[in-house]
Amino acid sequence: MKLQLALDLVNIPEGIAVVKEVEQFVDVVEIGTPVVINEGLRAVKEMKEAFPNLTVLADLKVMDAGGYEVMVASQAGAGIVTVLGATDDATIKGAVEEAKKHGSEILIDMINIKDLAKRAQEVDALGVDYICVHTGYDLQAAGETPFEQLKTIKSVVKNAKTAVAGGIKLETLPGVIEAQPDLVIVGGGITGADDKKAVAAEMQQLIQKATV
Ligand SMILES: O=C([C@H](O)CO)[C@H](O)[C@H](O)COP(=O)(O)O
Repeated sequence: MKLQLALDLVNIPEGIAVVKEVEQFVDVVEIGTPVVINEGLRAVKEMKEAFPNLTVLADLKVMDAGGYEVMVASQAGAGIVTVLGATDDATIKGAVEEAKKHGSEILIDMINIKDLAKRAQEVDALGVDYICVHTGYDLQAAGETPFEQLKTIKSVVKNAKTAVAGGIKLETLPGVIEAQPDLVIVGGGITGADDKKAVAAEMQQLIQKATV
């Protein structure tokens, strides 16, 4: 099980400063969608240059032109690129094919998918690397969580690794870990903490305990 730090509400220097604090406790650094909107793929490139040993995920939430968008993100240094599960299979297939050429991986974000079990099985058959349940900011604000959805995909996904995102905090992490996802994605639960290093360290420790 790996820990991904999601950077959403920062610029590039702020993001690099946060990662410097917690780098020994995280496996993947996500350049969040808002950062890509503000800074472009330069953010992916600069993060990878600053931390060559960390995997950088570009949260592009690709909806079309899968091959092209995965190509440019991979060239910028992304080891993982996100594609929306809500898009058509052709886009996902193009993304998977292009990622293979670059040695990068595709994470399918299942945000706002209504028939989660059915779509998870469909995208699992397309050779994607990760299937991720995700409660976005707007539904988090309405009190929703991704925890039940994680159990759903764990019961149907046979090939891909599973991931979970959406408002995970230190207090809720043990419950998430119980469901044994392959990747736990945490944004505000670390970036919003007064002592980011201590929280990331404790999260990594909980994950290590559950992984061994
Ligand atoms: O993907 C995300 C969101 O849609 C903004 O781009 C976040 O990175 C993801 O939700 C993790 O962040 P937290 O919910 O703050 O843990």
